[in-house]
Parts: sequence; structure tokens; C-alpha cells
Amino acid sequence: MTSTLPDQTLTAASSENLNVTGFQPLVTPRTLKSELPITARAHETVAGSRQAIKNILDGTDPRLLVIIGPCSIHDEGQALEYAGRMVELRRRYHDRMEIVMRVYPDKPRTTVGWRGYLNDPHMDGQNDFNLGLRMTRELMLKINDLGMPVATELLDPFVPQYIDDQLSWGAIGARTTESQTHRAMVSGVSAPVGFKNGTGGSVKLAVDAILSARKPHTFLGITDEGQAAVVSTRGNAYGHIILRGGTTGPNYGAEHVEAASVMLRKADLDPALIVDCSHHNSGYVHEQQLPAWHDVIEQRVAGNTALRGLMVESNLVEGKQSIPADLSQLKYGVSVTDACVGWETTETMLAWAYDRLK
Ligand SMILES: O=C[C@H](O)[C@H](O)COP(=O)(O)O
Ligand SMILES: C=C(OP(=O)(O)O)C(=O)O
Repeated sequence: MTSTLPDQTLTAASSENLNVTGFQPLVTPRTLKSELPITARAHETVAGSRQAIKNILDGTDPRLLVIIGPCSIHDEGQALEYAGRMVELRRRYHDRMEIVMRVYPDKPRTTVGWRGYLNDPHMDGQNDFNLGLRMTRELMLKINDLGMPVATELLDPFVPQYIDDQLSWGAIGARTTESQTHRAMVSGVSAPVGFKNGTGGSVKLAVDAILSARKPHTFLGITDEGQAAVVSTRGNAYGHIILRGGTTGPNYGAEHVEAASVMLRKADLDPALIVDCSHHNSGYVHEQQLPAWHDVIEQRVAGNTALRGLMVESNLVEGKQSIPADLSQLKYGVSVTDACVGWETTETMLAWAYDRLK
């Protein structure tokens, strides 16, 4: 879809739209949902995993939530290969872990950079959102159809209307947890949503985000028909914290977990936490996710019940690559954003945790 919208009367004398270079029609959520309807199998995956995650957060399911997968999606085949392998581990370890796959097509950037499969599916700066939204919905549907539940970061505020039915779990990233727009958006999301602490390390702003997202909100969004609308929400009771470290260092140690739990209790919230082993908790070095993984699981084994889940950035092949001008030079299975642990390490980490959690 390349046509632009009708002329917005951009005249030389105008004082508006001076920095806008174009508008394009956006496919409606209804169109994509009718072309790519959720299947009975996918719905069963989503409903089952959402309930399991709620139970883990409520403390009625003693299993560990594991949100694991690539930092970003850039290729459907590779994502499906990962999902196909991971669903086997999900089944194998199901009695001690609820494994959900990171399917992250919408990437926040510190300054600028490739913004993901949903924004720029061709990876060439065309930013074909209409194609990206379709490909994202299709990929999530295929992964759910395999029986592998999907987790994603919710970044662009219109996006939930296109994929809400596919999500078992959502995240608000460290760069947007303090944003009113994102807190209000979460209040209407159907799945449990974790809020990362800020990039500077502030956990308080994630606690504030949970309190905000629990309440009803009224904000601007779109309907299934693609109509700009005033959206009213009920509030999301399943907001929780994700400790991801900050510029001051990692925050997965027992003292940090205790400090975050105290902060949650003071706010009259259940001390239920997830630790992200990556990002500032690994110093952006993929192998450094392992000490975090081991430490947090040992804290849990030692009886820390606040620790309900872990996040890991993992891919088919370890490391990362920059996006080459000639896309045929992309290495198979390697992250194009943050570095990830590879498949063998992933299997070892899960097997070790399963054993320790017995
Ligand atoms: O998770 C991925 C990245 O850490 C995040 O998108 C920010 O990336 P950047 O600092 O490379 O822009
Ligand atoms: C961008 C991410 O994390 P953070 O918001 O913690 O940087 C992520 O999990 O992909």
C-alpha cells in the first residue's frame, strides 16, 4: 500500500506540518484479523498461557515463568525454527516452568537504528508498516499454532489493537515505563504486562507504572475499524516489575530483589518480580546472562518467593551482527540487535534450571 492520503493543504504559508513529509493510509485491525483470524489451537495456547502466568503472579502456580527468545525478530523462517525447537523444551519442562517465547518485532532505540520487523520488514528504511503489521500478526499466529505462547514489547500505541489476541504476556521497555501513554495503553491490554525499571536503574518508576496501569484510563487510540477514537479501559490488574539493571549496574542480586520487594509492599502491591538476565544485568555481554540466571534461580531455590520469572535473550546462534547493506550477507540465526546466547547454551540453561527447581 503506497498511496498517500488526500492532500492536507501543505502551503508555503502554512504553520502546520512543517516537518511532516507524508501520510499513508493504515490497514485496519479488522482487515488483518479477518484475513488472519485466530485459530482454535492458537486461542487455546494464548488462553492457557495467560492463565498460567496470572496464576504464577498470584502465587497459586509455583512454577517459574521463563520469557526467552531473540532480542528481535527479523526473519519469519528463523523465528519459526526457534519456536519449533523451543516448544519441545516447553513441553519437556512444563511441570516446573512456564516457557513463553520472546517475539519482539517493535524495537525501542536509544537514539536511532533499525526499529524492527513491524516497522521496517524489508530492513531497508522503507518502513512498510502495513506489511510489517500483517507479517507480525501472521508470525505470532503461526507460533501460537505450534503451541508456543508469545511475549512481546508493546511500543507503538496502536499496535495492541492488531495483536492483543495473540499475546500471552507483554512488556513495557525501560525507555517507556515512565510514559503516561504506555501506562494508559497497558490498562487496556488483555494479557499480564511487565514494566522494566528505567535505564538509569529506577525501580520506583516501574512501581508507579503498575499503580497507574491498574486504574481505568481514557486516552486516544484506534478501533478495530481503524477509526481514531477515545478509548476507555478497565485497568490491568496484572502489572509487575522486571528488573533489568541500569546504568549504575546489575540489579538481580538478593539485596536488589529485597529492595524492590519492599518498595512493592509499601505500595500495597504483591512482591512479584521478574528478572531480565540481559541488558544492564549482563552489561550487554550475552555470556553474562548466565551468572544472572544462576544467581536468581539459586535465590528462588533458597526460598525467595518474590522471584516469579526470568527473561533471557537467546537465539539459534550466539552473538550479534550489524545489518549489512547487502542483506544476503546476513548470518543465519544471529541477532541484529542485542547479542543473544546460542541454542546449545539455551538448552543447557533450561536443563540446569529444571534440575535445580525440583
Ligand atoms: O533490546 C534491545 C536494545 O537494547 C534496545 O532496543 C536499545 O537498543 P540500542 O541501544 O542499540 O538502540
Ligand atoms: C529493549 C529491551 O529491553 P529494555 O527495555 O530493558 O532495554 C528488550 O527487552 O528488548
